[in-house]
Amino acid sequence: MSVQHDQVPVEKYHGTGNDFIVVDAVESIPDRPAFATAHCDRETGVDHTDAPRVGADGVLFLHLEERYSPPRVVMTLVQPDGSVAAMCGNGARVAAAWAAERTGDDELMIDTPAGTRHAAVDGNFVTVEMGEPTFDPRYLPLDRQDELIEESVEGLTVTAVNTGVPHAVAVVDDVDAVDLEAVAPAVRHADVFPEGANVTLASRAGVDADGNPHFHQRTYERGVEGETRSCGTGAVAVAAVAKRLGLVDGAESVTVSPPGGDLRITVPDDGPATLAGPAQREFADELDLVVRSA
Ligand SMILES: N[C@@H](CCC[C@H](N)C(=O)O)C(=O)O
Repeated sequence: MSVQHDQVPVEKYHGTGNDFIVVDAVESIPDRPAFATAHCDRETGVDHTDAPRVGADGVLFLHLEERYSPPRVVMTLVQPDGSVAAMCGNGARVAAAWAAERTGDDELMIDTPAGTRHAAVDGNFVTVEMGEPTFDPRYLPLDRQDELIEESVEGLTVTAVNTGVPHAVAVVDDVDAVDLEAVAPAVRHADVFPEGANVTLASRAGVDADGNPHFHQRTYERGVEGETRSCGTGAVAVAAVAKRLGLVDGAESVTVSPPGGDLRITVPDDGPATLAGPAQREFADELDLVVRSA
């Protein structure tokens, strides 16, 4: 096997600690999975003095189409295991921030495999429409015809919801009292989830400064195969499940706090959920192309 080492320009961004290498899709990277696996590695991956962590949670390949108004960005997230995710809430916020820097526009449309999402940028604060969360077993998908609401899966009581990607959400007393790396893999690979699931923990944390419901969140991500510092689809899943279980009134905004920061979520009765929070650029650099050939 030979490994080719040409350089490709990249940037690194994060949304509340969910960090991504960003590559303009005009760059030709023949082996995207190999590129993502190599540079996302938390020990040997991308390393820079202006970033707090080595590696990344994924590579966002972004194709900007400026001829539209608002401009469109085609977003493809390749994860550290080489898989492509249908949606990424924090990735969509990063994509909007990246495109806003290039175009000067504060409204963007983000095209994802899960659908087109409207984004609004205000400084480094980005709000993205996230589609309507669904509990429908056909769209999660589940390997059965009934919804999965507060049932034990591999010993964890979860509710299954799709917020662009599938999440198994467990509402617990204290997210930090759960050994997530120990309990999540069995749930993530459970037979009831034929395409796997992200595993998200939520615990009530009273109310935020504005008096809105506040939850703590931790998510073990499919594709990363580990816990991330933030997960946007997971934060929306927390709010959607809280609403479904009657823990919050659906009309209100909910603050969800993963380890990496605070996210503001709305899940209206009609219309798309929204996800809002900061998205920040860390640095620009060049990385080896990484093309493996047998
Ligand atoms: N971190 C993302 C979710 C990325 C997709 C997920 N790992 C999957 O494969 O389903 C987010 O912010 O939503």
